[in-house]
Amino acid sequence: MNKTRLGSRPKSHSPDSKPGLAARKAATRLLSTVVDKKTSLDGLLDPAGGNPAFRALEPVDRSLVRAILLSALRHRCHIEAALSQMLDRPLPAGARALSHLLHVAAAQILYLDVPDRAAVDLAVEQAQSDPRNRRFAALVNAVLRRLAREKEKLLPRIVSSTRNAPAWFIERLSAAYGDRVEAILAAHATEPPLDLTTKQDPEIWADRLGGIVLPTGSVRLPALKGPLTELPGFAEGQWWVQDAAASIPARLFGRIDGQRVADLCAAPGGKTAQLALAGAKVTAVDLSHNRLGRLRENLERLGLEAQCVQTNVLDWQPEEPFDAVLLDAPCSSTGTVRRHPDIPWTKSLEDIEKLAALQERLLRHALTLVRSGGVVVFSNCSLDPLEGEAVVQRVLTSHPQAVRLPVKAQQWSGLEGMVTAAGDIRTTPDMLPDDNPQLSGMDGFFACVIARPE
Ligand SMILES: C[S@@+](CC[C@H](N)C(=O)[O-])C[C@H]1O[C@@H](n2cnc3c(N)ncnc32)[C@H](O)[C@@H]1O
Repeated sequence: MNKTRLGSRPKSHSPDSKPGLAARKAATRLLSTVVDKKTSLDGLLDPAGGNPAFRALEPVDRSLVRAILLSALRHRCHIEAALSQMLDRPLPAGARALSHLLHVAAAQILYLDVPDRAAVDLAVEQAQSDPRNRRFAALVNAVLRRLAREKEKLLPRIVSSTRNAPAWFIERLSAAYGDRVEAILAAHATEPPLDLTTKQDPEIWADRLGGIVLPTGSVRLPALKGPLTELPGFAEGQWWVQDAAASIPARLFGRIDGQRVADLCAAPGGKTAQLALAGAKVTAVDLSHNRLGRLRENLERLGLEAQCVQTNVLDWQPEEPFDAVLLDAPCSSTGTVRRHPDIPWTKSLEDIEKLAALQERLLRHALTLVRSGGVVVFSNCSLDPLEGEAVVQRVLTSHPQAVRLPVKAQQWSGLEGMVTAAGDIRTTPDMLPDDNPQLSGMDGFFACVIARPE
């Protein structure tokens, strides 16, 4: 079983609490907030504006809480199935606090490098300290001890017989990808590698950092255990983190040196950096002040330049049309579930439909910002065709001045399979397989090139 290793904790702890108990309590509360209140995990774990109980923890406990939550959400249906096999009868209806406590403990027992005994003892103590769960403390003890004893045999059986995602999400994937759903779900259960876009010499950086070079030109490393900022080349601004799939849309313009390019919905700026590095004169537009601040910091570290505009793209009326426009639209982010396993639990089909409507408005507006003969690249990191293919289809059939420029598969050696019959880009998390699962996969992305004829 592949378990996530965790750092050791310092001896000091608050006098009224057993070491590690506050972390388990915070993890349980946050799991409940994600699952029951549909709140994004990233926001809760934000070091500045995140959940106060989480921010109050020591760094080592914050890492533990993050690891517990990522595992608890990434493997949620498998954990649920494993727990239900340990119970003689289902938990009482409405026993949400108990269910979350068991999930947090099971995530440690099944997926993390935490001693089983510590996970069980702390869960029992946690149950005893919560009036809602006190009467279940013996049950918690029995269920988790049995889980720890039987996990080696139980887990492979559960993994092969249980689909690991909520029903609505599996339905959407099945409708779009048919037989490939199992491979996509398997990719979602794997911690993703770290992809970097380098300013130059990807082979040299792959050598220095112990990675491989992908067909996109990205450098891929196994998931990091330490801080990213300590890797060679970070401080010198020689590379930035960008999933291989996310690096594709900006490359679809071909040569753009000297051209005026608007990067709409630009922050935190991965694609702005690519465009600026390719020699374009970039105007980066984003609604969010904070995210635009991160974009500026990123560009500064990389020694790259762009003009930044904080506004709603839908209201933006620049004086001159651009030679090219990139619209990397806000989306459900269902292509990034490997990194954000909360998404299937916090998003819904309704969200997808609303976002698709917004994307269509943004794309229609983007087409007004490009000169005749110019090009718009529309992209997003959703796996759902409602947010990609269907948006483009509606715009192309109703817009007299928009024509799809099909991408040529032969220009994408090693990734030909991502070019659709219509000539768009559609990547899925099961693509870019490698013998080493730690070096496999890519985000789900959609991209389409649209020209405005002369
Ligand atoms: C998927 S992220 C963009 C990622 C970015 N292109 C990159 O490569 O780093 C979407 C961005 O759209 C911005 N956004 C959402 N709605 C917007 C709007 N109406 N106008 C401008 N920006 C918007 C969000 O603030 C967010 O930064």
